[in-house]
Amino acid sequence: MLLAIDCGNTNTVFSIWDGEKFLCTLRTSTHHARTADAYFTWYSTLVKHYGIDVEITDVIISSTVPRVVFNLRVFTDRFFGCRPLVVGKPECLLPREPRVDEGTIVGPDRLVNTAGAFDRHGGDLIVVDFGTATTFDVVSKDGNYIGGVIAPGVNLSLEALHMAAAALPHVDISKPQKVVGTNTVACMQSGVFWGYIGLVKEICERIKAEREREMTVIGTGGLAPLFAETEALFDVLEDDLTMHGLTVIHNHNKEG
Ligand SMILES: Nc1ncnc2c1ncn2[C@@H]1O[C@H](COP(=O)(O)OP(=O)(O)OP(=O)(O)O)[C@@H](O)[C@H]1O
Ligand SMILES: CC(C)(CO)[C@@H](O)C(=O)NCCC(=O)O
Ligand SMILES: [K+]
Repeated sequence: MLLAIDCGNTNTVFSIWDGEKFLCTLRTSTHHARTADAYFTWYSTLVKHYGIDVEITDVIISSTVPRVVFNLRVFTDRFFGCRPLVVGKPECLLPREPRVDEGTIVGPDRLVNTAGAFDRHGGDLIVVDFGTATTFDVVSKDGNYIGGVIAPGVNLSLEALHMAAAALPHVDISKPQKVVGTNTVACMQSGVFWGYIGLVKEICERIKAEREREMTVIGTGGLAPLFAETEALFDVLEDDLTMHGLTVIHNHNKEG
């Protein structure tokens, strides 16, 4: 049984893959100081709660935070007796190599999204992932990651306003009824919500124009549905793209 771990700058997600489906998905905030024993306490409590009794034989990790990988390796070794595959390390093979400037270290989450999206949809894709940052991953006809766009994340943008301006409160994202806000919170939500609708549209249009072709736009990440409700920004919405990509890369390494 495979344990897939997606460690982002904000949240860490564990999912158990039985070869056909995910049995459960567990989420915790990312902390570089969390020890192997702390991971196990959290993990074993939740799998027990869900009534899952499986033997983990394989682990694959994608981490955008390099520091957490050490403790996740210890966790994997100590409690499952195996060595994890770590996306981005030389020993972890990718189905298609990224084509970027020499010396560029592409975020492993973007490599994983690319592999997952190409497996499901074929090539010429734009994957828009709403995490800590909002990333656009451009996938070639043949399935290579060929570059993209990194924009500040939705929650990060709201938080930045709050942090930098004394009179601006902490606000959660939601769809404003109107564009013209008549109170501070509504003004802030309008700026970020409608600003993001425009950002996604404009960037996707410009990518298609630059590449001189039609491309399939895939939306993923926690906030993708909120934007998709309002405007037809995406051709496809995926709620488990990163996890799917991890299973694709794991399979590729097993077969290879
Ligand atoms: N309607 C909503 N309003 C506010 N936040 C939401 C809403 N729906 C989902 N979310 C947030 O989306 C997040 C899940 O997003 P996702 O897992 O894609 O990225 P992340 O964990 O924030 O970032 P990263 O992967 O970079 O750590 C959760 O933290 C959740 O709080
Ligand atoms: C952009 C983030 C933070 C998105 O999670 C991550 O993919 C990352 O740290 N990337 C490294 C730089 C790059 O992908 O070009
Ligand atoms: K993510």
